[in-house]
Amino acid sequence: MARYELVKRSVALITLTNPPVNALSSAVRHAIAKSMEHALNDPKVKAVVICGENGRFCGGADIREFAGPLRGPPLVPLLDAIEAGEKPVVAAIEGVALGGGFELALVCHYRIVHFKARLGLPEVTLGILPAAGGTQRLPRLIGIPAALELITTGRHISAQEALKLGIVDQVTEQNACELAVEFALRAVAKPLSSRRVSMLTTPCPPDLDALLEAVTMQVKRKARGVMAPLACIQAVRAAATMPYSKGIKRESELMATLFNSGQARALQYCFFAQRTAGKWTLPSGAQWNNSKPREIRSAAIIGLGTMGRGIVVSLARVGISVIAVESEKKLLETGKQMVIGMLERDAKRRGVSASLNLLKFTLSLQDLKDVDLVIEAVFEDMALKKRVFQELSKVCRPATLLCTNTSGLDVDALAGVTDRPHLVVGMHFFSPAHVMKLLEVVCGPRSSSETIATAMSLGKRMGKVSVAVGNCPGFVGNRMLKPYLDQATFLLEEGATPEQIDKALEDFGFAMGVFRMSDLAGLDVGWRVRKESGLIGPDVDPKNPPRRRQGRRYCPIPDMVCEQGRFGQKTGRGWYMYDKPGGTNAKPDPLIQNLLEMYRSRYGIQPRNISDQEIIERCLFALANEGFRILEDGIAARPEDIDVIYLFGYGFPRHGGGPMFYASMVGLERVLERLEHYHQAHPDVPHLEPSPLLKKLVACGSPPVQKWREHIKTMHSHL
Ligand SMILES: C/C=C(\C)C(=O)SCCNC(=O)CCNC(=O)[C@H](O)C(C)(C)COP(=O)(O)OP(=O)(O)OC[C@H]1O[C@@H](n2cnc3c(N)ncnc32)[C@H](O)[C@@H]1OP(=O)(O)O
Repeated sequence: MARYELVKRSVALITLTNPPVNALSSAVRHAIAKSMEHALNDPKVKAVVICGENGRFCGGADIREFAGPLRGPPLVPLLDAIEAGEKPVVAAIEGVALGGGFELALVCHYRIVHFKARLGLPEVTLGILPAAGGTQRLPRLIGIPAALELITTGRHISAQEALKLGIVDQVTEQNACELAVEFALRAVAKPLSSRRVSMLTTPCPPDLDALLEAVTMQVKRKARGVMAPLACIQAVRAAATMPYSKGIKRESELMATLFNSGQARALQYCFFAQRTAGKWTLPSGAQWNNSKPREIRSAAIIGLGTMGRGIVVSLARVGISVIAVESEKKLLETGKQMVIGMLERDAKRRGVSASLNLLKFTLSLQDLKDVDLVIEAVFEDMALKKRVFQELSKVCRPATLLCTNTSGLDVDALAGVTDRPHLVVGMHFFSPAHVMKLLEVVCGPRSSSETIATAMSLGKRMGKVSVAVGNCPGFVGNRMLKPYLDQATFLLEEGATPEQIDKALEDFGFAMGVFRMSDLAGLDVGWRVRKESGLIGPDVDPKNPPRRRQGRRYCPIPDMVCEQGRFGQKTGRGWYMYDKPGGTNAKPDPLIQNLLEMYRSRYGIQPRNISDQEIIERCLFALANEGFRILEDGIAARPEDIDVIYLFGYGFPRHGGGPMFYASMVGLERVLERLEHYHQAHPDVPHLEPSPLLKKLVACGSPPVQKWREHIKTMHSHL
């Protein structure tokens, strides 16, 4: 767990050896303590260097150990002892120094950093604070404003920024460890007192209270209801107002308020869920670590609408040559100008040059004959998509992968019209595709493991969080959205307003309430889908009661809003009104209020007061209930996959963990009881009927999310 060597006859070199990130597990802490004791007691040793194996200094505390009781030496006294020692200690930082790893570096008397290394205190993203002295030492070293920013955001910084901030002593392009040994030899005999960060006086701005207040407001605005950043601010205040010995106690008290909180558990769950999601697996046994992806050097995008443009940008900025295809000259020219503008702005922001030379724009599918992969992003119309896939089958070389960006249509039906169904896969991006991190990789029953591996790996290369899902209408994300949206509109019928429902969801932590989100996405998309699926229009059976379709409750209010030409932000009117078409400042619209009142009186609905609790329960339990059905159907392999989709694609708050984790936090028994209650009140809403898997899990004693898989016995799987 740590290797001890004597180098240059007088330097003790302690190398952390806990792959993959040299996390400070109990065994590593124990090994550091023993090595330091040895080094400090050995008269031959004049200085110490601490580094990490495999070019990674340290990724911080071992997060997996948080769930159990503390074992091994606690970190704070261990780090205090290193700092207090009478021999100079140099940290040789390569790769990462994060969390406890950064705090370890802060107790070393000198820090040498490789130019590619990243440093930071990301504890806040795990719902906790840097409680190994980080909140007390960093402000003493770099001042309150800079420390506050780093600690409350958890942002990673580059070696160059660390040097500029005064965190590190030297940045090098050489081997940091070798340089640190030389540095350590020169440090012998130099006084150490000024190098002990805990003994420094915190440089304190005169307007400390105003600064802390401003940061508090900022944090509350950005992360509504999140506890950890507020606790971080209080800990930093202690660094400004107390001696280290008292500040460290305050840090520990604040940590105690966070450590076992639901938010910390949810955020730590999210950390691992995100990594689990990349490890896709198929019932055939093919999986992430036994399927080789193809290398993709060139790609083509068909359709330069909003989605197509975002996908072109995402591909080009990771160095893939892209041919963009449109059907008309004018659309091609508009798309081209927009893509170029987006790439130029993106490159400027990242301080690199725009990769415009990788782009080609064409009206002819014939130009695609040599590309490695095509992503179709045309209108959401099955007949049109089928025509495109038939054509691609003819023009592309036999090995070209054919992908569709459909948000819910049958991927296998598209595969069926090609000459290579095994090379067809869904790549469902989220809008705007160059910004949103989520990618659903939709595995058709005939998609080969190599095809899936390639789509997953391409997603990763594009910086996406990719999740493999099965093929069914709406896949995972949009299939679950339906019951969630339905509940929101039923609540409108019953007496709520769009702004009340949105506020309840935003107070819960959603980035945007359901109606603001719908306005942003465009209301016409869902309207068209409802028309195509026969829910509205001439195909509706006239014998249907007005608020029922296909034997179940149906709310026509969204259709009525669309009939008025209110398609959301783009038209300046939707569930809200905006200053102008394309405006983003949503204001409640009295016309919507009138529409709701008229609607209720037309159907004799007596509006009632609806509590925020009912809004949250009906929307979120219906969402999770569909998630349980998706697991039963084998459309998602694990609850973690569903949660990652909702965290990255639908603005579910990370501190809630995602809909499935949230259900487990509330308690499956409680979720079941509430769903039964609401289903009894609304028997014509099948989505409120508790799913068999939920019932089964409750009957099995409500196991933790990570164990649900053991209870899912699918007869067949779509994955
Ligand atoms: C009090 C609290 C204190 C003192 C703390 O230190 S809290 C921990 C603070 N540290 C962090 O938050 C860092 C978390 N890790 C990362 O950000 C990244 O893993 C990384 C930047 C260190 C490396 O990124 P990357 O190269 O992309 O690799 P992965 O993220 O995929 O990670 C590889 C595997 O390592 C596991 N891992 C990573 N960090 C930790 C950790 N601190 N404790 C336990 N396990 C960790 C990660 O889950 C991956 O595991 P597998 O999926 O391969 O099983």
